[in-house]
Amino acid sequence: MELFRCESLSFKYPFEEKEAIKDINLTINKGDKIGLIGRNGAGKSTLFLNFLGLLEKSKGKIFLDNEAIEKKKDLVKLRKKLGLVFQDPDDFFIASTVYEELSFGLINNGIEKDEIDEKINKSLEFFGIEKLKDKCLDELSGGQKKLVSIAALSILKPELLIFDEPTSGVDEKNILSLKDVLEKLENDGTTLLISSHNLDFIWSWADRILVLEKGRLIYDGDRTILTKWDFLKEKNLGYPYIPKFMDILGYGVDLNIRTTEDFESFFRKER
Ligand SMILES: Nc1ncnc2c1ncn2[C@@H]1O[C@H](COP(=O)(O)OP(=O)(O)OP(=O)(O)O)[C@@H](O)[C@H]1O
Repeated sequence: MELFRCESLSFKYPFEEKEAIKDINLTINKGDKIGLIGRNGAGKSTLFLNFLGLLEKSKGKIFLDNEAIEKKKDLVKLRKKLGLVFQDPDDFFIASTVYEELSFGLINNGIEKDEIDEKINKSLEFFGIEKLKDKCLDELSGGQKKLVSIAALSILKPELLIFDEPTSGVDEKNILSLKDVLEKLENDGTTLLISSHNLDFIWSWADRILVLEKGRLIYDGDRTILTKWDFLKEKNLGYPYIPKFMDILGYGVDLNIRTTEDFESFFRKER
């Protein structure tokens, strides 16, 4: 079922000659797990900011639940259903403590104090960060800040949660815990759209792939694009290593082998 759609969406930064995103047509359906890839400067963050109306589009239309977003009140509705996890959580935070940050959106939505406490406790538990409840945001590590920003958005139960580069600067162990968090959100019914330069992460997690190049959407389809070696090379996108190595080793590619663990059990069986 359709959740969000944009038609011919374009945006140009003031004083720039070229559009940073150009003629984007995209439909996001409930339950999608979309990975967005593209080189530095391809327009990924600009696209997300346009989706939320945080940058004002130069051209095109945005629809939520098949209704055009035109007036200010539509935008309020849109931002209730869409959440954006910024690449740098410090760009997102408005409060000084974890508790305040999580309560901010709830207070704005007119939720009562008792219910706010209950929701915050549940959310902190959901993400396994109960101990951070009364901490100052300044005291947190980068990974903890990321979790708090995800918690602060997901507590408002957005239907579509967009992550701008959640894997940047995140070590392997934290990528695994990010995957756990994503799985929880998915099980909670959240539709997810994630941009990343980490093709191994995208290969292992996404079901649908978008490729953005110089502001244009040049691919919208399944994960097979991540095994088109000539395309990936020409576009300088790198490779996901599991399918690449399987192909080099002569096993061909298998879309079901997503992780090192999958590959290991496949390899043991083959031997
Ligand atoms: N505030 C701004 N003013 C002018 N141009 C900008 C601004 N922000 C971004 N751009 C330009 O818009 C284009 C798209 O940038 P954007 O940050 O959306 O790309 P991105 O795909 O998210 O890149 P990255 O992977 O490096 O985060 C780039 O050419 C960039 O230089």
